[in-house]
Amino acid sequence: MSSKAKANRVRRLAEWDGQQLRGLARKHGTPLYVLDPDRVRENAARLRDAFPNADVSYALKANTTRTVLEAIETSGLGAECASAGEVQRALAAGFPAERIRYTAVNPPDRDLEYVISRSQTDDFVLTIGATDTLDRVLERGYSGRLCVRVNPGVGAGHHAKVTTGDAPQFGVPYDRAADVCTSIRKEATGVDLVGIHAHAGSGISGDDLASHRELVRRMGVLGREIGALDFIAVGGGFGVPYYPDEPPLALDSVAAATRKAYGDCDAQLAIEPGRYLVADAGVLVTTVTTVKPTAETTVVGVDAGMTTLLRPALYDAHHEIRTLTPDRDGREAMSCRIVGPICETSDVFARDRSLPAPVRSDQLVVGNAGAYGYEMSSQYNSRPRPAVVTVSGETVSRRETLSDLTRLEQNN
Ligand SMILES: Cc1ncc(COP(=O)(O)O)c(C=O)c1O
Ligand SMILES: N[C@@H](CCCC[NH3+])C(=O)O
Repeated sequence: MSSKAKANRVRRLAEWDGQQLRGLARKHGTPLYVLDPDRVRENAARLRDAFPNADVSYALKANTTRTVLEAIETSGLGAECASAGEVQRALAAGFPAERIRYTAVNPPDRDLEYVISRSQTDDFVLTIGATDTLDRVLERGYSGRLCVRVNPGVGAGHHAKVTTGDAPQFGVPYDRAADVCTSIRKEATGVDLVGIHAHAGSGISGDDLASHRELVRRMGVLGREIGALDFIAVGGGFGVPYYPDEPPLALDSVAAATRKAYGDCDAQLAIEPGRYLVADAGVLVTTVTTVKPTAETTVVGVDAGMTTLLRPALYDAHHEIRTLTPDRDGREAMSCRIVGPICETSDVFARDRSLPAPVRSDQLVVGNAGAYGYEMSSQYNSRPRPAVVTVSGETVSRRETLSDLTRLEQNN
């Protein structure tokens, strides 16, 4: 395989070892997230190769399990954190503070207080996206490295709900950003303005590349106008294929287009992908609990639901689903509606999906579940969160029990 083909390679669901997944499900029960830290490292290496001179940081929000964070830290990437909790996890996983950027989106006081108190000993970058946030940071005596999040006025993403670059809640408006930076340098003498930041949105595909390039171009122009910056962060958002025949992002061409749009600039280019690093490094295994023929469709109930993997219910996101049971090939294919156990009509993984005629206790595997899967799980309907294990069988996060549901209540 040429090095380019290798760079663009993605791991398809069919490449996961069904026997191994069945063994893990037998041992740990379902629903079960399975993670492959080696795959995270491969993805990290591919990104570093494609963007050799850039600062590549991982957006923790995609998956904050310790196993993933350690794989990424040892790959030499930085950490882009959206909350105090993510900063704390990044530090605990061994990321040096100099490689951590805290991107505050309308930050609660508690977050600022944590990050600012830690910044007395740790040299983070704190990113503000509003002049109000700047005031709050300065009132609390912050005197470290500062970055300004810019609203670039251009967005992209797999769904309107994850398109951020043109949503007013994110960043200082583009046409005001240079003035804000000038006044920081003049008036906020205690802080060191080191960078600017923007993010188009999440799940950028080949079709969105024009928007990505335009964002990068705008940030390059702005960075040259402001001058004397260490870095210009152009966000994350690199998509992965969710359909079996969907082509992967041509990472080398994206990197070349990014460089070209960035132009000549002394500041280091910074990117902060989340999904790209972890999506195909994780799957979700679930068990069929109900098979119910109806006039409309065959309803296939499974033991995972929108509380386990929210993306289909929230964004109508497509995830590939396969049957793990070995005798599946002799069964006739049929159209199924795959649903979870939650009392919400939106608790549907797939509406019209062909599976080999399912029977109770079949195991199904859901692909690309490493990004925004476990991370967005909840206890709604008092459903304990699932377990997470590695492909080699180590427990990453134990399955919650019924008593975990009331653990935080004061009078139980
Ligand atoms: C500021 C910021 N950076 C990075 C990311 C990572 O996005 P993705 O997981 O799509 O790469 C996000 C999420 O969309 C984000 O909001
Ligand atoms: N949660 C989204 C990605 C949003 C990232 C946050 N800005 C998804 O699952 O696609």
